[in-house]
Amino acid sequence: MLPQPEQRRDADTVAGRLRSRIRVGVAALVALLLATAVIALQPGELDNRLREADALKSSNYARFAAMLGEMDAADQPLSPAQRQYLNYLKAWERGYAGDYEAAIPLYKSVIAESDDSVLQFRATASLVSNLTIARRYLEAYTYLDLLVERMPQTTDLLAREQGLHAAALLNNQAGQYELGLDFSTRLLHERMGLRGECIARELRVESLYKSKRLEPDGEDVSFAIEACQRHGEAVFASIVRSFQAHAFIDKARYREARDVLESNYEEVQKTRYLRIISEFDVLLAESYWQLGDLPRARNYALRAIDKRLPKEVTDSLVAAYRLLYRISLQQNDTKSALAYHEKYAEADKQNFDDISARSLAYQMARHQATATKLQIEALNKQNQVLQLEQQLGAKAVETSRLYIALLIAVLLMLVLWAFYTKRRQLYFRRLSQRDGLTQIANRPHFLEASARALDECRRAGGEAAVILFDLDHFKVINDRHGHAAGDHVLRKVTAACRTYLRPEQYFGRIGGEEFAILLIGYDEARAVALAEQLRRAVTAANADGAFGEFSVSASFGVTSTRKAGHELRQLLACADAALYQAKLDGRDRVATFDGSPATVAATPLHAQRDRLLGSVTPLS
Ligand SMILES: Nc1nc2c(ncn2[C@@H]2O[C@H](COP(=O)(O)OP(=O)(O)OP(=O)(O)O)[C@@H](O)[C@H]2O)c(=O)[nH]1
Repeated sequence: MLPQPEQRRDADTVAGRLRSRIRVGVAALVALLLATAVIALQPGELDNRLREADALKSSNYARFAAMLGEMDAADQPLSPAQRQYLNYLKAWERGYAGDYEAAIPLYKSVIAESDDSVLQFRATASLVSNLTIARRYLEAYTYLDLLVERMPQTTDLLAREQGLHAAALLNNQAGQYELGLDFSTRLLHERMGLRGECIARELRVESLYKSKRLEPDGEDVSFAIEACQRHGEAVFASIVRSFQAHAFIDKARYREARDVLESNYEEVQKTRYLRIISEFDVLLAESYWQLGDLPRARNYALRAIDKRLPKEVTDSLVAAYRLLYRISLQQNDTKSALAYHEKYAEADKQNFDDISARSLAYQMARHQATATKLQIEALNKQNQVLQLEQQLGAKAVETSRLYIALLIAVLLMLVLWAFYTKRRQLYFRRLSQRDGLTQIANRPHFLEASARALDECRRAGGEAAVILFDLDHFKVINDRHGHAAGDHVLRKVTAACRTYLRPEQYFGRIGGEEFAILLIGYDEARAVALAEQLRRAVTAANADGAFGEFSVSASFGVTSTRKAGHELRQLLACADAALYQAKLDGRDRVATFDGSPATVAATPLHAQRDRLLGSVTPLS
């Protein structure tokens, strides 16, 4: 409950007008003085003054209002934080003055624009109270939810005090007394020994009274009054006393109720808080009615109606009209009784509507909060599903990447394996085609490759020649100088001959110490010239005597396709016939095939040749 200033009515009299003029003059003078004082106000000082005004706003309203006037009148630039703080205090002042329609938007602007979470929280708490008094209950309970939600994060003690106060107050008003008691107990624990203790105890007394558990002369009441007096909170002390008086009346202890009210009547007047003043009046009226003092009862009931806030229907107003109706009835004033009854019925209906509206708003706010919570939960679930989907997507991408990496690795291995296999194949093929000792083509490869080349040559209508040569008396070299020396001679001779041959010319070892050369595109004369060169190269193979004191020579047989045709076997046979002739003629020479098939036919086979020629010629 926010305190309200007393509404004064100036009588339309000369005296009234005179008082007005004096008041205007004094106000102008004060404003001038304040403006002068404020112009000199420093920014740090302004912060201090804002805090000072804030601290005494409920204990010394007049001073607070004056300070606010000073700060507002000052034409001083304010920081955004100072502007919001001042707006908050202005809203509070408007609410205190009962101008809720001005206070509410100011509070909302502070909540929306301030960067200070504590100030936002305090503005929310005050807004909740103002909305309640303005009967905008649904909004009030909606902001209350916001307040309760932010409570755990709010550590500022003053702000928490306001928040817990608003929460306890609104729950009491919605008939949620257990919740009201809970919030007021929390406030009491947090603010024991401070101003908040008074507010907490007052709210506790209210919850207990409304749930019909208040003992009017119990500790709850006495402790609450003591705490509020200790902190100079006359308004709250008076509210506690009003509940105490209610409880006394409920227990038919009318004298005690009257005594409490009368002995504190002056103090409550000083608060200028119309709600509680009116409450005291109606409770006194009730007490005197019950004690049989009708004039006093009537007097207080009328005062209660007179002091009420304009347009506001309260329990006190309803009770005052009801009492006046009953007094009039007892005094047999039927006309007044009827008039008061009408007012009583109207006020009672309005009050009942107001209570129902509060209760309905509370339920609607609960409903809205539950719906919002469910919506948030649904959104959270949706969010979780989306996150899971994203994670699954990421996993799928990761898995695909792994598969791709694995595939690439397998492909690379296959390529490497194919490459390696191919290389091994080529290596083994080359190995199978080469003569191990001399590294030139072996007999099968020479025969196969030469046959193919000759075939192509024949198809192309080209000419070719064959040179066949055999080392002379090689057996003697082996016998006298050893097989290793023979091997060396074979390698040396081969290497020497290769220097005269081009890579595309076919050179093969077709027997132990017998070699053949196919020369595509050569006629016999060119082949003979080459054979001569080779013969000299063979002779020079051991000229330096590297393998011992012996000479090396070879006999050469040459023929060409013109004489022997393109068939390899025939060419070799003809070249062999020429070679045999060279051996017969004394070795170390080049002989050509004479072109006669009879010569070929007369040439003995190798084995016979060995027997025929082996012993004939000695080694030089
Ligand atoms: N060191 C060595 N000797 C071989 C190799 N292949 C064959 N021979 C030898 O070559 C010799 C060939 O001898 P023969 O056929 O009688 O011919 P030759 O002694 O050269 O006499 P002519 O051909 O008549 O001049 C044999 O003693 C074989 O053992 C080989 O790879 N290395």
